[in-house]
Amino acid sequence: MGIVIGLTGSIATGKSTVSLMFEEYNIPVVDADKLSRKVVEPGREAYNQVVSVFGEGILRDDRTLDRKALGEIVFNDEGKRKQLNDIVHPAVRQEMVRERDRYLDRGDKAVVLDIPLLFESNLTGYVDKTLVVAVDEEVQLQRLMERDESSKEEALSRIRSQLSITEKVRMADEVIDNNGSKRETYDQLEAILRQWNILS
Ligand SMILES: CC(C)(COP(=O)(O)OP(=O)(O)OC[C@H]1O[C@@H](n2cnc3c(N)ncnc32)[C@H](O)[C@@H]1O)[C@@H](O)C(=O)NCCC(=O)NCCS
Ligand SMILES: Nc1ncnc2c1ncn2[C@@H]1O[C@H](COP(=O)(O)OP(=O)(O)OP(=O)(O)O)[C@@H](O)[C@H]1O
Repeated sequence: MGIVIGLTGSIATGKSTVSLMFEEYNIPVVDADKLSRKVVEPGREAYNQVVSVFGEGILRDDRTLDRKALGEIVFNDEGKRKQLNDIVHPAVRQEMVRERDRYLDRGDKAVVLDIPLLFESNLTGYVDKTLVVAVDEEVQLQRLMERDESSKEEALSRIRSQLSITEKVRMADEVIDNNGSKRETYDQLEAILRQWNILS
């Protein structure tokens, strides 16, 4: 039976960067962020629920979700965030399990579930091992602002919507320190995969 790795971290600590490295080893990655976009495409059940709760003001002219507008609402209001999570998360979980099992049935040696809210949503039961990608808080803020071209306020409101990276590090089976170069991150990943007998 293949090993299921739960890859997490806090926002902008480098999960997607490490996901790409897994793919270089031909280890498949199921990406919860990607699925969370898919389940709210127009016509899907979760889309209809989001519109009925948040109103047409969060739609763009082409009737797709205005993610920036919705983000401004939910990253500044815990109650609203919970309402959105309660709609989107069950649909994401269902798709995630389906994809995970498809890879396991195919006989893959390992499968990665890249889930930003792995600990917050108590999803550790879906995985065998947890791997946290960590950076110092100043690096996190800097990289987030640069990547999203966001203000300090916007970035901080997103960071504060999740458990701190320190808490996640404490709960992890293994941690990758992503403060340094991507090469150093790659080397740490390789060592962990050897330790878990995924690479020989
Ligand atoms: C609010 C939304 C529309 C904003 O979209 P946007 O394109 O700006 O951001 P994106 O989806 O790419 O998320 C970027 C990062 O924000 C963080 N994040 C997203 N949603 C949440 C949340 N509900 N709580 C805490 N952090 C979150 C994650 O670290 C994620 O990697 C979107 O994030 C969303 O639908 N969130 C609810 C679903 C969710 O929890 N997704 C994350 C894991 S399934
Ligand atoms: N070792 C590194 N050195 C320099 N920049 C990096 C490094 N790792 C990641 N980055 C950059 O930091 C930003 C955040 O990384 P990434 O998008 O992988 O984070 P994430 O954890 O997937 O974010 P999110 O929670 O939003 O999905 C990106 O712009 C990425 O290119």
